[in-house]
Amino acid sequence: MRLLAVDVDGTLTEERGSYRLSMNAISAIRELESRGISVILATGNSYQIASALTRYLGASWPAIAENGCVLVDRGNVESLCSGRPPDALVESIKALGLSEGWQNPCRLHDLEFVSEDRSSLARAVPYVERAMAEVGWKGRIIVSGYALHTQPLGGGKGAALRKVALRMSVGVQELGAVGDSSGDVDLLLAAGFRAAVGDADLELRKIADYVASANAGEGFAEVARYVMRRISNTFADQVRAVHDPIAAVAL
Ligand SMILES: O=C(O)COP(=O)(O)O
Ligand SMILES: [Mg+2]
Repeated sequence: MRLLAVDVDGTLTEERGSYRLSMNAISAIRELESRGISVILATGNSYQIASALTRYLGASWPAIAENGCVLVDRGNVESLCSGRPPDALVESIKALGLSEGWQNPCRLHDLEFVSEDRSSLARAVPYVERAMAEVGWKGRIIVSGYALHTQPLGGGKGAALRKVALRMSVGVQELGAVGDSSGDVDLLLAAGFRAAVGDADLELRKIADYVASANAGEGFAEVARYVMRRISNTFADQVRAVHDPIAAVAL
């Protein structure tokens, strides 16, 4: 594996709903990078947050932000979507009882909406779909464990990851993805190795090759250990094949 795309909230944090990064998740990123596996963030957060986290975590560039509507590579900000949800839709969503996320003023395309009761976010989807139809705007709705997002067509973490992997000449079999919510389904489907943290949404766990037993950031650290074990086993097999081809054939 050469590239691992990692969600942030609920995947690197101490628990779902928390914004504190798990210390073991941070160490795992450093360990993966030291073994030559580039770790890139793929998040619904703004490109400013994704960029700062990439820098201070020692992860690799580019970061995938705004659920795939923006790529940020050091100082270079690239839009993969165009436009923003119209104000009329924003007002309709607020009338449903959701509030605008604090990041919206600095977001380019994908807007976030939050609620005190996070379980109400998924229930709001059909009403937001109806509001989109009423204002005549076509876009996508993404629900993480933290917020409901509306974004123009052309985004998505999975599509962004495919673009990044193509530019880095990374094949699907060299590409992994780790997430926690239904907003990460397309991210995992774009990768050859698909992993979910233990408390991930069911629809993500169902498509994962590996589901951690631990939750959130501890789950990510467990996935990282699994990936590094797999790498070292493969390497040991290759070394054996060179030094002892007969034994290697028996493996
Ligand atoms: O922005 C969100 O809603 C959650 O962020 P995430 O995509 O890193 O989980
Ligand atoms: Mg998440």
